Amino acid sequence: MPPAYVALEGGHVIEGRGRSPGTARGELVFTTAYTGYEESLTDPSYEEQILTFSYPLIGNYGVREERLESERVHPRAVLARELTDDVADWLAAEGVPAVDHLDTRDVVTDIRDGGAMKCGIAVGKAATPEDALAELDRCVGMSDHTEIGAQVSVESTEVYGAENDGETIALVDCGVKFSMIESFVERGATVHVLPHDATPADVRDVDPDILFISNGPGDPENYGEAVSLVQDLVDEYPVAGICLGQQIVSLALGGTTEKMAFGHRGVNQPVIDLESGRVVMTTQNHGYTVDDPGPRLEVAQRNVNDETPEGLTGVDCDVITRQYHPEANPGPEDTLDFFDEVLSMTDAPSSRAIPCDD
Ligand SMILES: NC(=O)CC[C@H](N)C(=O)O
Repeated sequence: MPPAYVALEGGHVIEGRGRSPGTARGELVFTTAYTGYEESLTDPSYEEQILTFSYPLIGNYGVREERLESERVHPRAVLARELTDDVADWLAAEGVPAVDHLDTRDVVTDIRDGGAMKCGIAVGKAATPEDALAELDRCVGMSDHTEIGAQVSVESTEVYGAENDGETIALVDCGVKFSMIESFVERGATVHVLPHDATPADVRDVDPDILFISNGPGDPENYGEAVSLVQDLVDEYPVAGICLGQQIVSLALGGTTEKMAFGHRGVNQPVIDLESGRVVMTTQNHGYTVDDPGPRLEVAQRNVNDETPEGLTGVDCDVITRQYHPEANPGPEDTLDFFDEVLSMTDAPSSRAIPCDD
């Protein structure tokens, strides 16, 4: 196996075993998820990041197309203690460098101490530590990826569930996962997936029952078009969103977001619903959070570990959002009822689906 070098912000270089060749740079993050590597690796929210798996063995149940969440692998590179050949070969076919046989406990500790950081990687027979440092030198911060929405969004509208006769959703694609669309379609909805820079006229053409803002990579402040779309339409349609969607909706309604030290990435983040007291286990992948939700939104759910906002509800507008990933791919299925709640936004508020409390 060829050598591999991982250069961390500050200049420390770690050596590992090369499992897929190439050079890469990106924001170094970690996930604690112990299953769901196919879903994580194809989650567009990981665009421009280098993903470290803290779980030591990745790939032990193969790679199956039906578990992928988008058309390609999104992290720029992958680090793990041990990658199986199935995953290493898949990443090589996708042109994504991969490194194993390094101490991922050290990498995770570095990220926990220093926060998500810039990283450069070089893998290959002729790779050198200097190659990894050169990549690190060229790495820019996540907020400098100002066109990141365009990198992951559809170019023109796509329609899913056209045969359904339920609710119509205009979904603004900032990097949506397949299972999020599927969660609406299997509940009878028709989903029009619109580009990240859709205009109010594009949405009105769809004549939707609900406007939905998807998850996606990078800094929510770099999604100016989606922010102004929500500003323009929030009093015209019910609005819902997941993860980046929550952040965009909050920015649109006078709120603020901030970067977290190292974010939440994993499948066991506890969240409490402040009204019912119900606690659910959630799947998460985010590095930014809503700081102040703004005057038109209130916090309905919080992270039990650090109390960051996990769910927002409109005060004087019809809005519900989640910071976590209720589609649960991968992850515990405690939160699937969010999709029923969104679809019931077309009902009068008194007869809406509310989360079960068992
Ligand atoms: N999964 C997401 O939608 C991530 C949202 C945003 N890019 C963040 O890191 O916070």
